[in-house]
Amino acid sequence: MTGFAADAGWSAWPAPAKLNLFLRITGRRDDGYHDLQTVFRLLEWGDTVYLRARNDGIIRRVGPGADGVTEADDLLIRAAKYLQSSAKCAQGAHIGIEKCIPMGGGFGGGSSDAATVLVALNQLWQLHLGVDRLAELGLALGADVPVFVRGHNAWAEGVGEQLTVMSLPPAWYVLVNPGVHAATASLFQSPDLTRDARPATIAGFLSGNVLDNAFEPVLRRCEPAIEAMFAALSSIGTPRLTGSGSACFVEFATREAAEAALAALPSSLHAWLVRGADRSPLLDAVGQFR
Ligand SMILES: C[C@@](CO)(OP(=O)(O)O)[C@H](O)COP(=O)(O)OP(=O)(O)OC[C@H]1O[C@@H](n2ccc(N)nc2=O)[C@H](O)[C@@H]1O
Ligand SMILES: Nc1ncnc2c1ncn2[C@@H]1O[C@H](COP(=O)(O)OP(=O)(O)O)[C@@H](O)[C@H]1O
Repeated sequence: MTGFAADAGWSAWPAPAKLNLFLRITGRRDDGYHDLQTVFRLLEWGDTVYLRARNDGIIRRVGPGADGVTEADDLLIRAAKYLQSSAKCAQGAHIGIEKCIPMGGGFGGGSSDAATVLVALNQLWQLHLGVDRLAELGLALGADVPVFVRGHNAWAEGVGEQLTVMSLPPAWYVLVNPGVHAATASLFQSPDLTRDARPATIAGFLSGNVLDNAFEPVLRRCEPAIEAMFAALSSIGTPRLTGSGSACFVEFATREAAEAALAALPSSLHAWLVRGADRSPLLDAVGQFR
């Protein structure tokens, strides 16, 4: 448990990554955000958040955080402080992180870390807030936080907070991160972004005809490393971008097919394999803790 031992009072909580199986932007809102449609697929891979409650109200990060993220900016700390003030809670926490999800890849790591802190501290501090309230608090921290709070694969609309639970078939994903940090806020401002896409339907998505991502053409045009990644991955299937990039993935119905495809890729691509989750491992962690 990497320095956060259970006998020293630490508990470990999963913060899974996500993929966006497609992403369309259907409009721009008065508050500067965009209406979008997407399907969130949670993954059996992610960060681990370590928590130890303290009774003096102090909230502090312990150990190294995500690369280059100051304690004040860290979504782990911001989520804990926001929960504490919203619930008028007198307790505090030490917070550690084992970071596996690369930042700026479109895997939602920071959002998932924040969601895990909200859900786990609600339990540790015995606040008894319902999931709707936790998702509402999460939305104030980031558009992607509510889906991680709720913990189910979902069709999403609005800014990503209007969620319809979806049961997705088992799937394995070959992931590739080209190491280009995609800045979500500036990509949403790109003049080349299609913001008036024809809305998709759940039935259309389930028929397999909706695979597009609004950020893909923008990133492929301006980032040669992303264009090269798409070209290399097209030899094993249909590559898709996740979120606002810069990582992409190819989906397979079986582990065997995914392993064969992974083996066929050049090792210079730094590709790896993960399994799609049926639901967030965070839901199981909360259940075990009760
Ligand atoms: C694009 C998506 C798709 O899942 O994921 P990522 O690529 O970040 O993983 C999300 O919509 C990102 O969600 P999240 O990363 O939580 O975004 P936020 O912190 O709320 O917003 C960052 C900035 O992106 C813009 N933004 C975000 C969401 C949205 N629906 N419309 C926007 O215009 C806003 O300019 C905002 O200031
Ligand atoms: N705990 C955290 N983990 C990752 N990123 C964080 C964290 N706290 C704040 N951030 C900030 O959030 C940004 C977006 O990170 P992340 O959610 O991992 O990526 P993405 O938007 O690609 O899904 C990072 O570039 C970083 O500046």
